[in-house]
Formats: sequence, structure tokens, C-alpha cells
Amino acid sequence: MACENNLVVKQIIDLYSQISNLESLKPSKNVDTLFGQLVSTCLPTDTDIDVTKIHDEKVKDMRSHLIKLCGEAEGYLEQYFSTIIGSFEDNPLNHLHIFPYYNNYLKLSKLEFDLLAQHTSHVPTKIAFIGSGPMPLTSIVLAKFHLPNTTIHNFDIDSQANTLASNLVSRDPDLSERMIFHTTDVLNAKEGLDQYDVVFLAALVGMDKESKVKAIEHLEKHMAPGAVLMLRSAHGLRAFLYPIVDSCDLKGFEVLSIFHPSDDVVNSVVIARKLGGSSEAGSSQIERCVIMPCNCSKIHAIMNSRGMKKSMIEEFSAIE
Ligand SMILES: C[S@@+](CC[C@H](N)C(=O)[O-])C[C@H]1O[C@@H](n2cnc3c(N)ncnc32)[C@H](O)[C@@H]1O
Repeated sequence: MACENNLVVKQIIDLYSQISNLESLKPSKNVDTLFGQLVSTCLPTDTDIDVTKIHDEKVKDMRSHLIKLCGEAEGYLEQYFSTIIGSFEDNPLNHLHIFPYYNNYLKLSKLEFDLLAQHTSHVPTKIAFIGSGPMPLTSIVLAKFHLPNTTIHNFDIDSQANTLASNLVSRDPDLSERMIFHTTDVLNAKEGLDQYDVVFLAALVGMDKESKVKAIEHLEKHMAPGAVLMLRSAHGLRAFLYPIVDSCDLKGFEVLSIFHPSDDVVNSVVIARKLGGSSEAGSSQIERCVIMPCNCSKIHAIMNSRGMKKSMIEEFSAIE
């Protein structure tokens, strides 16, 4: 059945028309309800919906506009809660649980940390997070719970986002030292990008394929050979909320793995390594993988050891 006739897609189109008619995307009962319904409509993973196979131009245009609306609303939501949490007299980091999606970030950051640990042999000393936002929860969770000796440089195009974010960590004796903020468009960040062991690229940096690839190409040009790039993508219905990063978008990188969660962590995670690193073994595999066509991935459906429902992990290796 054509995807656009799918009942769930029809529900998404209906929610899109309500959201796109909203006066404002700033948090309110109505905005929260609509986006809550949208997220829960897009969460199920037991569908065979592949947005890349949608041919109806209207649905394709709807999807690209909906992704932008979601990004705008996410920015307002972070701004709103960062202002509230930052206004506490004591350490604002004691109140992060007030943010409605805090638990999702705890799970997403743990997932990203686990993938990082699986593919790197040493603890990163310096990480860059591109698109950190007014609520830099990924950086905060990584620094607080997983990487106690790592410095995280947060880059955001929006100076107000950085003002709110640095206020959040300013009264924390540890993170006020290890969280640094830079206001710049990623495309203008050149010097120094080669000093990071790991670079994260937020889902909202590059809201369409063209700008996402532009950001990736820029990072490929300035990152150190062998450094790791962590990106966020989307799979199935969740690709109505966030842009997809394909292995083909990552020229100059070895794609190590793509993880599609099946719980309420919305984003898929992509981990890649910039070519030209030192490990011999890796380089031979790197060449094979980069030269191989995009479908060089083998999809393994695995029962996740943590008892989650079947998740999807794509390990990249040369086709036998
Ligand atoms: C809302 S945050 C989401 C990230 C989330 N706070 C986290 O911890 O994973 C995404 C941020 O990306 C920033 N952004 C978008 N495009 C960018 C660009 N080209 N360069 C730098 N930052 C960008 C936006 O200003 C926004 O604050």
C-alpha cells in the first residue's frame, strides 16, 4: 500500500496541519499536547514505513516542513525550561528532571557513550558538541555521568542559547570548569576542530539533507584523521520528526555503526571515524567500506541485552 495512504501517515498529516496553523510554537498546553501526540504517533517501530520511498511531493514537502517546525518548537522548549531551571538559587543542575525529556536524554547519552566505548580504545579528553542549545543536556549528562575527566566544548549559532546554557552550569563546581561555550555557525568553526577526539553533531544542525551534508563535509575537512563523529539520525516513522543521515552522506568517514532504538529514545545514533587514522587494521576496512555501495551494511536485528524490544543495529563491513 502506498505510504501516503497509510493510516498512521494520515494521522501525522492531520497533526501537521494543526501544528502548522498554530500562532506560536512556544510551550503552551495546546502546543505541548499536539507535539506529544505527534511524538507518540511516530514512536512505533513495528511499521515498514520508509520515508525515502514516499513519492507524493505533497507528503515530502509536509515532512521537510514538519521537521523544521519540530526543530523550532524544540528550541523554544529548551529556552523556556533553561530559563526556569537557571533561575533556581542553588545549583540548577539539581533540577534538570523538570525538563520533560530529561529521561530521554539520560537514555540517549548512555546509548551514545556505549557506542563510543565500543569503538574507541581511550577515554576522550576533549569533545566538541555542535548545536548544544539552551539546554545542553547531552553534554551535561556525558560530563556528569560518563566522562568525569573530559572537557566539552559546546558550539551554538545562537548567543542567547549559550548565555542560558552557561548559566545552567555556572554554579556547578565541576561542570563550570569542564563545559566551554562558543557562539558560531558550525560552518565558520575552522581552527581547532582538529583538537577534538570526538565531535557530536546535533540532529537540529542541518535540518534538510543539503545543509546536513554541508555540515558533515565541513567537519570532514577540519576534524583530525581518526577522530570520531557522532551524529543523530532517524528511522521509520521517526523520520517525520528528524532528518535522516545515510552512510552515503559521510564521505571521508568510515561508518562504524548505526543504532535504531526501539524505545522512547527518538533519535537513531550514527558513529563514524574520519579516514586516515593511525590504526592499520581499521584503514584496510575503511577503504573497503567507503568504496562499497551504500547498501554495504548488514542489518542485524538483535535482542538488546538490556531487555529492550528488538533494536536495529547496522554494523558496516565489506560484503562477503
Ligand atoms: C535545541 S538544541 C538540541 C540539542 C540538545 N540540547 C542536546 O543536548 O542534544 C539544537 C541547537 O542547534 C543550534 N544550531 C542550529 N544550526 C546550527 C549551526 N549551523 N551551527 C551551530 N549551531 C546550530 C540551534 O541554535 C539550537 O540551539
